[in-house]
Amino acid sequence: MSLLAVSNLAKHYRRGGKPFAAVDDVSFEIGPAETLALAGPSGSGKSTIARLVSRLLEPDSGRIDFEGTDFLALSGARLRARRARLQMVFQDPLAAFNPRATVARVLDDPLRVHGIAPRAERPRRIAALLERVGLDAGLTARAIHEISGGQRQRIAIARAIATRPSLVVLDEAVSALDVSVRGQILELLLDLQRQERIAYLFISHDLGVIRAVAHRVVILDAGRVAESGDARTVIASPQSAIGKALVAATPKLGRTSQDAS
Ligand SMILES: Nc1ncnc2c1ncn2[C@@H]1O[C@H](COP(=O)(O)OP(=O)(O)OP(=O)(O)O)[C@@H](O)[C@H]1O
Repeated sequence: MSLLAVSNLAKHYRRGGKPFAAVDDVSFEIGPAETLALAGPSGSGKSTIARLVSRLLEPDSGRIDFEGTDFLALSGARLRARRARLQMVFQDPLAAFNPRATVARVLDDPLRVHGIAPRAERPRRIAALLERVGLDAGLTARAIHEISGGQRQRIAIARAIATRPSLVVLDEAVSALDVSVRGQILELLLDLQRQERIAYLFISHDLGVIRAVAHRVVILDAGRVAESGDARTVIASPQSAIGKALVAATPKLGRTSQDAS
């Protein structure tokens, strides 16, 4: 059974007074511990899908089944409980967190809000989370704005895994990082997936990164699925016009070196 099943999802916005479909009849599934990438040009609907799946936005139509429940039908306490199992990491953690908050505060919040651990136990949990993402426990008193971009993204990942999610939505989560830091964060994500069987909905405009981390890929064009399949197969031999254009626009795909580093 799939972990996440998205069926016939649609979301319309208005542009110049006229409605247009930002997401149009999109369907896909993600299995446990699987990485599904969403690729596509700017404006193709990737972030809108991420926000719909995370229930930060409500779709106009369609269905989302998550862990065997009708996710769109949940509200109140049942939605909060299920949300703990589906977390998000954004491109810019400075925008996602209060930059003046301490690392300890950012990691304490999900443990408290979701009742994961009593107050006395939380400092130990926070130290364990920091260790899990390769950071020193000495960082806890530092403010988010004081640490490096790579450290911030590790904190965002630590925060996401604090509630033991089965699915993490990563929206351009490594795009703003420089190449060596990006490689380390991708390694961390792969390691977490192996150890904790986390599935990822991995949104990226970078086919090199997608080829390095994703099992399957869905290529979007103007809100619709242009093609989908095994990530390496699709990237090696795209069938759709937009898939061919994206591959042609990524010259480093021609190289055989490690794409992620
Ligand atoms: N709140 C909104 N109101 C109106 N239009 C919107 C809104 N949010 C997104 N859009 C439009 O919906 C379309 C899809 O946007 P979305 O951000 O999902 O694309 P994307 O593939 O994530 O793009 P990018 O790679 O540039 O982030 C775009 O045309 C965008 O301008």
